[in-house]
Amino acid sequence: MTQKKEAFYSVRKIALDLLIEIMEKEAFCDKCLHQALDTYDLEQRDKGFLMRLVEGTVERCIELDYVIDQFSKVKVKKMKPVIRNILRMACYQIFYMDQIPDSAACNEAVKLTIKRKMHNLKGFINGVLRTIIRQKDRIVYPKEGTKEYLHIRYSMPEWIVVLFIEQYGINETEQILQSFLTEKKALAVRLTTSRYSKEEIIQTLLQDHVTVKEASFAKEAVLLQDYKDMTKLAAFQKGMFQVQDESSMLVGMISGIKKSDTVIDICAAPGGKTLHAADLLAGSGQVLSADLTKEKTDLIQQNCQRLGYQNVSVFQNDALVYKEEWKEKADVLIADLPCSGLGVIGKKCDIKYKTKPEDIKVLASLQKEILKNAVSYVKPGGRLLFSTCTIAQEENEKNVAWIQENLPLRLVSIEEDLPEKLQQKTGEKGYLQVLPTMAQTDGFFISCFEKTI
Ligand SMILES: C[S@@+](CC[C@H](N)C(=O)[O-])C[C@H]1O[C@@H](n2cnc3c(N)ncnc32)[C@H](O)[C@@H]1O
Repeated sequence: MTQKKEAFYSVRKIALDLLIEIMEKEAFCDKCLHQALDTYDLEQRDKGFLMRLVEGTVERCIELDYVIDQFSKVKVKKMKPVIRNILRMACYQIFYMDQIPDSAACNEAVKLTIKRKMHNLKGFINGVLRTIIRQKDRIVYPKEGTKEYLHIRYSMPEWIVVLFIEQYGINETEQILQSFLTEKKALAVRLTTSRYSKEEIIQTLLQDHVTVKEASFAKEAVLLQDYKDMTKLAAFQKGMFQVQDESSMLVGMISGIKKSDTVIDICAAPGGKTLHAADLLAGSGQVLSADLTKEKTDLIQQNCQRLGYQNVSVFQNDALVYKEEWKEKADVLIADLPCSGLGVIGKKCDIKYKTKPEDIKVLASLQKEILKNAVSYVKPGGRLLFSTCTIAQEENEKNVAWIQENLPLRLVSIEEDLPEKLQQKTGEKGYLQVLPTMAQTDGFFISCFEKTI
């Protein structure tokens, strides 16, 4: 018993360090967690606890701060970073981790305060947390159905709530925010069906005791659950699958890629769509896959090697700079462009704090600049697929309108290639905004154009 507590205690210490990096110094949550899992030799159970505690505290931070401010004389903003993060973490355990007794969450927070040599504040931490525990059923929230309520209850920065309400209305916005907070128990992966049959891959996964479930709409996808380290699975090591959200598989699904085509993927790392295109080409044709930095292109290379694709060439290349060798070379050009990422908040819990309102405009213009250049690489009659993982109209629908006015491209219907679940939307117009509420995927935008000259 003592040993178990000690393990949890040190995990909380690691969690506190990570929270300070993420919430105070703008470090990326997934990167920090990966580094910590590589650095510390934690048991599987402690790994799970660490990830849940850090991701959960980050994800619910606005609500946790709101609650702390109701019961503390010193407001969260005025507290020392260590103290506010100890309180946030403890409150997350009190409100969202049923298996941790409230008293343990409080005691461990006090111990952490002492460990951080802030003995003089242990009474403060203890007092605030004991009051919260006593009053936790009497917290006053803003009025339901208001933007303030959505902001606090779903821990979403107010500017994003306002943007979503403008675009989708208050009810749909609440559903979107809710879906971001729904725990994703299963991982979507795309199966390498050009090299293995679906049955063979599933058998290999089952032999490793992985639970394999039907995906929502992509026939080349399944959902995985109940595995410890994905990279140790035989199916992973044999290159039988690649982690990819189903929404992002739509690019390959509607691409119209045919055997022997040349596909250019101008913003390709870590390679999700490049690998899908290589799979669709089944050893024929070629994929020219590029990204800005060596660190990024190395990721594409590693994935290609593991999946065993020979028909992918990887380039370190700036998509803003014209490359004469690629003039009118692509039958299909994939422009899966840098964006605000507001569709993947459910997976990347810190993106909502890192993205700023002014980024939307900057990214929408960057997308236009990349598209102006990329269009020259498409053969006359070839296809350009423009996609993003955001749900902000300025980056999506408004850029589609801009493309139609300014580039030699015409929208083509994607209706027939879309899975049935997504067909009732705008597919016949040539684009689709996938919301995370539609099929339990990330939010994603996809549009398809044909080059006219
Ligand atoms: C949305 S991600 C691409 C995801 C990728 N298509 C996939 O499916 O795995 C956008 C990528 O654009 C890259 N990028 C940003 N600016 C770029 C530029 N000027 N030239 C090339 N790549 C760029 C980023 O490094 C990032 O990897």
